[in-house]
Amino acid sequence: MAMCIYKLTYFSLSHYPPTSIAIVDILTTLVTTILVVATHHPNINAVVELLRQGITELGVGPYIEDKGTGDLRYVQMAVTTYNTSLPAAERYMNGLLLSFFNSFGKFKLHWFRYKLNALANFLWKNGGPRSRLHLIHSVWANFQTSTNNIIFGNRWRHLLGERDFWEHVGGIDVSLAPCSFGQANTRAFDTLLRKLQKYVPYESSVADLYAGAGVIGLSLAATRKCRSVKCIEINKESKASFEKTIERLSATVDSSITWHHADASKDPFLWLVGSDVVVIDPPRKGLDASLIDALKNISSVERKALSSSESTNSSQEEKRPWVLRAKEASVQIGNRPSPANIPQSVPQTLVYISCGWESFKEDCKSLLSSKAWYLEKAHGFNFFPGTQSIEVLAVFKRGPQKKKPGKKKKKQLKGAVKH
Ligand SMILES: C[S@@+](CC[C@H](N)C(=O)[O-])C[C@H]1O[C@@H](n2cnc3c(N)ncnc32)[C@H](O)[C@@H]1O
Repeated sequence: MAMCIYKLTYFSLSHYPPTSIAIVDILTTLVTTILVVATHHPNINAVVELLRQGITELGVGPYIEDKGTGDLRYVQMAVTTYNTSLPAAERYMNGLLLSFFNSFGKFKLHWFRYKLNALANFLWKNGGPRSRLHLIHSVWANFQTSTNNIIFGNRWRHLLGERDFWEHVGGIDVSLAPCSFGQANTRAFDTLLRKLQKYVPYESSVADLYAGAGVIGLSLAATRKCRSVKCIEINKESKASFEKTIERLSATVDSSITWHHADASKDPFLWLVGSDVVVIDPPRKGLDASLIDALKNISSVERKALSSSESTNSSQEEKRPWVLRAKEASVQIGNRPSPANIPQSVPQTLVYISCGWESFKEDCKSLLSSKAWYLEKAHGFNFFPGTQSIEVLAVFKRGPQKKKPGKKKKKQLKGAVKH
């Protein structure tokens, strides 16, 4: 089926010899593998084919991990189906690609000037807006000069095409930058968001932890009329996408919305207080231990919140660091009071979105063992068809699980029969 992984396709060139013939072989192998995976968006396969031709013609050398030689390490592509000039039914098949190259080793100017530009121009000429097949939206380069196993470095360069890349998901227009996290399967993600929205009461205050560019929080602000939304994310590059997305939010969205460049594991109490609903969407490794502890000890968080709100009422000058930080990074929409000025609540609903089944099971066990939360509902989503991976949306509620009224009735009924 075509509905599947149509975004973020990586292929590593790292284990192959650095000759262009070998690259053809590598790519032939890789392309064959990629093409037979019918789950990819067809335009990814078409651009992979173009890339194979370009790499061969220009003699671009692959990075050899063991030797530390070569140039090109990864190529990543993402498809947007955002094109409102087309009828909705045609948008998917007409998706355009954002492709980016990842070069490795010391930053080599000659390589950048010649081969990287030549490769980008080759793609643009054959797949850009003036080509017979318009496949490519933009081309970017990333420079990873460290020898660790982190795929992307901090340096990005926009080479060709439009800078802004938009998708429509969860009821809002979302700006996606190559340097910020983006979900791999936007269609499946949209389904998950629609489900998630139903668990968030209208007018809630929401904390979106591990927020990336804040897509989840902003989607909730728009669809659930949230009083406030705080997005907490460790990657500062995501802020630019968040701000662009905010600009396109409907004027009817009347929430206090903030994005914070912060580590959710450092003093998580700061982010839990003042929220009715917490959404957590951690990387594959799952939740940080300090956040799990804070969630397990949510009652003490509640006591702390009460005492700090009492002490704040009596003092004139605001000193609490989380309030000061919230003010600093705040993007206010509408006339709602900021989170600092509303009564301090602690979350009653915890929504856990997981892409790592094993870590989710551990975290879930840990949360339930504390009796601070019970699992109300869980849904599975197939974000990566053909793989073992499953995306989970789990909804936890505060306190020990209440007995279902139906069961009680049965007991009474049994008793009544006995006597
Ligand atoms: C699975 S992604 C989810 C992103 C976002 N919720 C979305 O759907 O677009 C996990 C995000 O957590 C961020 N992250 C990882 N560790 C973090 C931490 N300790 N504190 C805050 N954010 C973190 C990553 O940079 C990444 O953007």
